[in-house]
Amino acid sequence: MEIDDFVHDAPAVRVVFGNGRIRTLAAEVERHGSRRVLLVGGGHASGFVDRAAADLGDKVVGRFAHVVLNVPDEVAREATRVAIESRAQIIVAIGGGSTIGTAKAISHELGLCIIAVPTTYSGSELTAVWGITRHGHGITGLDPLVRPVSVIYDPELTLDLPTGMSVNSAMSAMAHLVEGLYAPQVGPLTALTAEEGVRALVSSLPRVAVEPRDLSARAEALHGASFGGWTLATTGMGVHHKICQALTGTLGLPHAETHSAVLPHVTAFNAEVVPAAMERLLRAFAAAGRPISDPATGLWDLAHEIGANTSLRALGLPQSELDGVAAQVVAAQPVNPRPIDFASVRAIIAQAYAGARPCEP
Ligand SMILES: NC(=O)c1ccc[n+]([C@@H]2O[C@H](COP(=O)([O-])OP(=O)(O)OC[C@H]3O[C@@H](n4cnc5c(N)ncnc54)[C@H](O)[C@@H]3O)[C@@H](O)[C@H]2O)c1
Ligand SMILES: O=C(O)CCC(=O)CC(=O)O
Repeated sequence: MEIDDFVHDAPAVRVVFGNGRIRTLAAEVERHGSRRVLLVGGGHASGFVDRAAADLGDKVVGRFAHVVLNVPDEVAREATRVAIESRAQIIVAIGGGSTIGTAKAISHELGLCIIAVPTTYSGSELTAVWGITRHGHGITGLDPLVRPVSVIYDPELTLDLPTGMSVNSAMSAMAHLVEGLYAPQVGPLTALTAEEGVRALVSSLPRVAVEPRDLSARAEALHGASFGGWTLATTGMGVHHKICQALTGTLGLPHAETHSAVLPHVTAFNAEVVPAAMERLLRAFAAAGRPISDPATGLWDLAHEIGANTSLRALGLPQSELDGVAAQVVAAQPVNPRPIDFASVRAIIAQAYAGARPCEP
């Protein structure tokens, strides 16, 4: 077997996984020797944050609950002010990608470590990417300091994630796995973990869709999503992520639902130039007991079956925006295995807009 040259750049993150593991949070804080904790999380996570506060006792010096999607600049500044005034030494973030993003914004300003307890499948908890929104524009950057030092994955915390949010969020994790499989940075270890992540999601999502409180299905979905985060953190993003960022950042479309609609069509576009990645997708689907003959249609069929979004039109995208989004994506020059131009990107977005099943090659 030929082994290609590769560089594997794997950052050190401690991962604690298991039902009820949120109860080890105090020990996790202790490991990092911190005495002053800022808790970040609100909304659906308020109950989890209350319990964490009780477990951490007088170590908690502040709470920030005003979490807003895409972390507006003013929210980031408000959260940073709370961290400064409370003289926090470490942040514990409990919630989805928006909550973890808020913690990252503070960390980027003040250099505080984060312990993350994710309650969705976004994958942000394993990356060094931070992002805020200023004057309606997304600003992102890489900062190794914002990558959480510990991540606690507790499947019990996902039991009440509504079915629609669950399946769409999981399709965004699927997008990290698919784009990672053909990213220039992919090496043998990441390819293996990405394939396993796809298998776990394909195996678990139909069960989560039917019975959202099936704890075993939830654990397998969170396991797959964690590998999605790991893949995103160790590889890179191609034209799929760039299209989604343009649609969500500039036009305000919802994050997870947008990923779900776009992914099958980008996969169809890239398939012919990345046969090894497509082979891994076929193998992952088969290993999950769902053999397919074409990854793009396989992904669309999965999204359709589990009730994830398959159309940008359904999200309210005006057809008149397609040209502008395509131009924005091409101008951003994403690293993608198949060369892109305005016509090809516009065609992908138009297919995702219509939401039809991709044609089998
Ligand atoms: N920096 C990165 O590496 C990275 C990676 C992926 C996503 N993101 C960012 O994360 C954001 C999206 O994250 P998301 O998809 O997790 O959405 P989110 O954090 O905005 O959560 C979506 C909704 O689900 C609710 N929710 C979350 N967990 C729940 C639970 N267990 N039970 C009930 N309700 C729950 C939240 O209150 C919210 O209303 C985007 O801004 C995206 O850009 C960043
Ligand atoms: O680079 C970014 O914009 C942040 C990474 C991210 O949000 C991944 C995603 O789009 O799911």
